[in-house]
Amino acid sequence: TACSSKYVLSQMHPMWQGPLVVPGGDRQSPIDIVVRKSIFDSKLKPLVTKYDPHTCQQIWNNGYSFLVEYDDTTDKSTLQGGPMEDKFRLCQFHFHWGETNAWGSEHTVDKKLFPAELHLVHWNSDKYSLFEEAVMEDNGLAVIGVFLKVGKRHEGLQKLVDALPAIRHKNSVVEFNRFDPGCLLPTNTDDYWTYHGSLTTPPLTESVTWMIMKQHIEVSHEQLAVFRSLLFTSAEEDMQKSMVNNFRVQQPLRGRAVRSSFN
Ligand SMILES: COc1ccc(C[C@H]2SC(=O)NC2=O)c(OC)c1
Ligand SMILES: [Zn+2]
Repeated sequence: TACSSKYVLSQMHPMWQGPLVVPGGDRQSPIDIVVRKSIFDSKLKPLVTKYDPHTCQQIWNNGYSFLVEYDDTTDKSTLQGGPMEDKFRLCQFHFHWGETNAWGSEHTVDKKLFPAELHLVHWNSDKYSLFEEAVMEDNGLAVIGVFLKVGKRHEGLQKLVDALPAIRHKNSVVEFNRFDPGCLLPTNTDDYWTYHGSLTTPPLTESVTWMIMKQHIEVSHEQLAVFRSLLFTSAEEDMQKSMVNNFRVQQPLRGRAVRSSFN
C-alpha cells in the first residue's frame, strides 16, 4: 500500500537518522516526555481502535525496520477518539529497537529508555483520500507509540517473530495475513501522552499527532533477539549489517505542550 516508506533515503545521513535538525522544523519527533511538565486535559477521549485482522497484507524489510502493512483502501481498520476529531485508517505498523536491551525506543519518559518501541501508523481518511496526501498535512497522520519491555514472552507477537527469518534482507517481502495489531496494544489504552510532531525518518514531515501509551507491553529477550537478526543490507551487498539502533536522536520541544489523558 502507499503508506510504506518508498522514499529514497538521503545518502549523506545514516539511514534512519535523517537530517539531525530539520531547518525551520519546530515540531520534530521523537522527544523526551517530561511527566511533571505534561498537562492533564480532561477533554482527551479514550482511543477507539477497530482493527480487522483480514486487512493484513504483507510483512517486509524496508532497510531500516520491518513493516506489517494493511489494506487501507477502505475504513476496515480504524482509529478514532483520543485528541482527534476525525477517523484515521491503519496503514502499517513497525518497530524501533537497540543492539542491547539498554536502549532502542525513540521516545523516552523522564529520560527513561525502553528496549524497543512499536509505532501503529494511521492517516486521516475523513479529510484525505490517500496516505501520500495526508502525510503532507499537519492533521494528516496519527501514530500510536507503545513501549516494549523485556519480560515474559508475548504470544501474539510470536506469529510476527516467526516470519522474520524470511525477510532477513532489505527489500524482502513475505505474505502475511490474519494478524490483529490490537493484540500488541497494552490492556490500558485510556492513559496516554499526546503531542504534535513528525515522522521520525525522512521526509520528517510535521504531520503526526502522537499518542504515546503510558502502559508498556512485555516481550521476551529471545523475541527481541530475532528483531536484531534482521539486516539493514540486501542479499546482494557483501557487507551484512545487523538491523539495530534504528531510532532517531531526540528533537527539541520548541515550546510544544505535551498533554496527558490521565491525572
Ligand atoms: C513517506 O512516508 C513515511 C516515511 C517514513 C515513515 C516511517 C517513520 S514515521 C514513524 O512513526 N516511524 C518511522 O520510522 C512512514 O511511516 C508511516 C511513512
Ligand atoms: Zn516509527
